[in-house]
Amino acid sequence: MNLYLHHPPRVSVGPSLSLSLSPQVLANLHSTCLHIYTFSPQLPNFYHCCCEGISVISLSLSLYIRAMSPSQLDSNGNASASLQENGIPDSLSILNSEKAVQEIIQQPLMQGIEDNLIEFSEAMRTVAKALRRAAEGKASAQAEAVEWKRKYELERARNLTLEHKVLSSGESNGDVNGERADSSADQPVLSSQTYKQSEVCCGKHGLCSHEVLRDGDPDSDCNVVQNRMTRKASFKLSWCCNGDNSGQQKHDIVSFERGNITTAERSSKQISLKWESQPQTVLILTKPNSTSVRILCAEMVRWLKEKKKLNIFVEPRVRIELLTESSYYNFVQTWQDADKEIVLLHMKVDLVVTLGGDGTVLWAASMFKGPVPPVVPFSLGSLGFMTPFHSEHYRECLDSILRGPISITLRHRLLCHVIRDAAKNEYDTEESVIVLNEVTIDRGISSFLTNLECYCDNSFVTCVQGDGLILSTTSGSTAYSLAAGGSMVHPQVPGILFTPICPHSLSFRPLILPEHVTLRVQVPFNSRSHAWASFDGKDRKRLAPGDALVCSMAPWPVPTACQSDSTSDFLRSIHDGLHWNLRKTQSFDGPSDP
Ligand SMILES: NC(=O)c1ccc[n+]([C@@H]2O[C@H](COP(=O)([O-])OP(=O)(O)OC[C@H]3O[C@@H](n4cnc5c(N)ncnc54)[C@H](O)[C@@H]3O)[C@@H](O)[C@H]2O)c1
Ligand SMILES: Nc1ncnc2c1ncn2[C@@H]1O[C@H](COP(=O)(O)OP(=O)(O)OP(=O)(O)O)[C@@H](O)[C@H]1O
Repeated sequence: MNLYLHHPPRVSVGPSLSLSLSPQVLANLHSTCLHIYTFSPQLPNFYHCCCEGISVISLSLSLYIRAMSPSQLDSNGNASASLQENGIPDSLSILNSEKAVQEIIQQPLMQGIEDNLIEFSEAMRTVAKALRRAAEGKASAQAEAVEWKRKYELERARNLTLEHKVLSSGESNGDVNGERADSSADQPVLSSQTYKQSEVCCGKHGLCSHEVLRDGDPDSDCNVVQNRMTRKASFKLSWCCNGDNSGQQKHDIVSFERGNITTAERSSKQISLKWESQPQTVLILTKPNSTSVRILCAEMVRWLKEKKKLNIFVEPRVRIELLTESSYYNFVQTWQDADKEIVLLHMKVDLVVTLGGDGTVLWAASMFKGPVPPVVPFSLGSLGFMTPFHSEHYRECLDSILRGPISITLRHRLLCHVIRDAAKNEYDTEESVIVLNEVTIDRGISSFLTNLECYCDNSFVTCVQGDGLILSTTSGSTAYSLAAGGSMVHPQVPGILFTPICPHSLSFRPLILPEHVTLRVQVPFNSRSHAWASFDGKDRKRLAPGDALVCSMAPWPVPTACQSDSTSDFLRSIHDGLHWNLRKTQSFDGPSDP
């Protein structure tokens, strides 16, 4: 690809120079987004051109420089520079450009050069530096990539050897871990063949997890046993459709056979989790300031350690509580640097147990900003829409869950971004927040009516005038959204509830939108007051006029274990928790149809 310098100028660069870029080249260069804003305001066109990115700058420079020495122009007064196929100059051309820049900078200035050219040569120096840094950056990135690849291949080879050792010792010795050995007796010991199968994995109607975490120095022989202990349990999720008696194999996608549209991709799937290797590590999260929870937690930790030989993680506060009770609990693990270590927790933990009410499940979910391990919620609160397990029977429950398979409810979450009006672009936002119940935008302490403009995938939905708006998941449909007049929705239904809070309009009924949409709630510039966003009832953020909240379905649901199955659990929770549609039955005697 060639670039040409033209006389007379098309895009002026300095007093006597021009350059034009073919639209194709410009289109290619547009994808390079390194912005440099250091150019002279006296060269507005060049400035503008340079904003397209470093590639344009480097090309422009080489062309500019060539133009300074007319001997380098061809007979038509054109100069050219080479680009790679994608329109981006390769390292060589970057270095050439840099060399050329250096040469031109070192040349004595010709008499009569205008001031802006001096300034331009200063800019050249800046660009030369930037070019050098770009070339160095590229070289070091390439070296790093090679190093990572080498490490990856080494680690993979090591893991395969290790697996082989473990499998062959497992085959010859069997598993010797007290009760865990008993429970694994139900499951066949993994042969190298099944191992290979599981590595290829993913059955027709399921998802597999093979995340492996290895701590310590993998070279050391004594770590073979340790590595075996810290292997993250792998499991498989599969689904079936309750009520489908035909047992007929359905198509995964919409089928148009004989003009009839059928689909098995219904949302009301019952998910089943089957462990493919034994869970090793449990995180126990507890409601604070509750004596009954503290007593149960201590008892459960002891049982899980002694009978199930599991590694236990708790929050730092809980570890202190346990150690105050007895130094026996020294084996319980926790984290010191919450910010760094909690992010990695999902890689260490096979199962999360919550002891509390719905708020503790929300707390557990909020700790995992990405993937969430399966959660077993024990009810120690007043309502418990998401806590189907009774704490009195925790041994039987955990026994059966550790054995599997488990029915689970995949509870979808919402990913929320606050976008400030002051932000330079859409991606320049604050850290996102992920919610299990809902995000609420309300008037806070302001006594003015909230005024919120709502868009769904860029289509205008409505303007909320009232106390506020709730964007809720289906799991959250039984919480604040319900209190504001929203419908109760089965948690497996993938959708986003759009529920106004005290709307000042008689016709504002709640909506349920499909799960794939992106919603944007904007505080208009002419709004009389600020609005406030809160996430699962916590972490309030002020939204000034011009600020917006953007929200869409997160890719990481919260898998909560079911007592029986997700539908029975849901119905039981609304019967027990809300006494839904409870009414005395009418007596038989009385008027009847003629
Ligand atoms: N008017 C209201 O109903 C109202 C007002 C504010 C907040 N809330 C809810 O409280 C939640 C925060 O809960 P918390 O426990 O941290 O605070 P909290 O301790 O104040 O409890 C609020 C109540 O909401 C219940 N709850 C929470 N999630 C639920 C769900 N998914 N389904 C049914 N009930 C649920 C809890 O069991 C509890 O009784 C918020 O996400 C919001 O949904 C409700
Ligand atoms: N591990 C935790 N650390 C800090 N706060 C927590 C933790 N677990 C729960 N909470 C908070 O404690 C509050 C009460 O928790 P929870 O809802 O579980 O108990 P509850 O109010 O007694 O039960 P219910 O909601 O059924 O009435 C919630 O606001 C929740 O966010």
